[in-house]
Amino acid sequence: MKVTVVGAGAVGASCAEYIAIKNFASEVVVLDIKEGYAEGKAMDLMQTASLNGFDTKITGTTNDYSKTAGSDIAVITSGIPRKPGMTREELIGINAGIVKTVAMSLIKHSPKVILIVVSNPMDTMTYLAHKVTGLPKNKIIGMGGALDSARFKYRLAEALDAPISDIDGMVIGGHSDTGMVPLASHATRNSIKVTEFIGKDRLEQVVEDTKVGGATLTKLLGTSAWYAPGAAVSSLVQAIACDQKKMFPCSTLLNGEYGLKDICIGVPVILGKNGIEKIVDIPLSDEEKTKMQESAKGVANTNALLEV
Ligand SMILES: NC(=O)c1ccc[n+]([C@@H]2O[C@H](COP(=O)([O-])OP(=O)(O)OC[C@H]3O[C@@H](n4cnc5c(N)ncnc54)[C@H](O)[C@@H]3O)[C@@H](O)[C@H]2O)c1
Ligand SMILES: O=C(O)C[C@H](O)C(=O)O
Repeated sequence: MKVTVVGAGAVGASCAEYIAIKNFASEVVVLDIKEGYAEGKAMDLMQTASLNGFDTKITGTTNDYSKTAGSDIAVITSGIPRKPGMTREELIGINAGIVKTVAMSLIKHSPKVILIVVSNPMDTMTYLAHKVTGLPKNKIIGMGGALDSARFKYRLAEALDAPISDIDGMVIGGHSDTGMVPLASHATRNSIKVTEFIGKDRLEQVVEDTKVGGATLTKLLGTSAWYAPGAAVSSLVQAIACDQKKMFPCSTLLNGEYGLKDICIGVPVILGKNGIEKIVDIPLSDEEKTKMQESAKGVANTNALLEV
């Protein structure tokens, strides 16, 4: 199993690190445009192998896509992150050009690759990857919902004063400060609805904190987060590499599902060796349906800014 990670910055390096530590891939190639940067990150990570007990071979390259040839999975993290006060959507001007070039270069050398898009604004970058590569829809996956759901569970555990392993919950919709749809009515602690343990106002606070999870960290860090994003990507890569058939909310091209068409947005999917093997239709309340429609309008407005 060969995995390429484009972008050796904060998120790309974290992806490579978690993929290696989980020890399921034979090879990870990290590529960056900045001279020597990916080579340096790869060498530093390889020097953790004997300490962390993994056999994955990590190599770095400065923009040489021939080194990525034959990749089974490629993760696109190249592009600029936001600064405090910015929205993800404001990154489109620079990141669209980068994602377009990167996606085309990747498929030139790995025509059978499964792409995982991370660069922001992620739902629109996922849509762009479809437009420029023409890959089948099961092979282009946007990562956002897995991260947002992890943040939702963190906030729920905090509110319930419970261990995170007791908590289950999912966030669908667009990966944006206003577009996320945390499914509060479905969230549980050991199969009991969380609404049995916390009141409406506290749950509403959890939902709001979840939606601005990325912005909160960006304010604290001065740039956007990387540990949880890298861990979320590694879980998606593992589900595909190990054919786990696990369900994650991912951004995927919809064709009528959830009443939406010609848009990439977060919905629950089954991930296995073929990438997205199924879009799972879950029952939504009327309120959740309305929020999903509003979220989709936001993503469509950002998509309209693309020049493709
Ligand atoms: N979808 C998500 O959940 C999620 C989570 C976190 C970050 N992000 C996004 O991921 C992106 C990367 O964030 P980061 O914190 O790693 O940024 P970063 O600045 O640390 O790293 C980005 C890297 O991309 C490289 N790069 C730029 N253009 C390139 C090109 N054409 N080819 C190859 N490499 C190129 C840069 O040299 C840099 O090393 C941002 O757009 C950020 O908003 C998304
Ligand atoms: O918040 C950001 O800009 C980065 C990423 O999308 C995140 O949610 O951490």
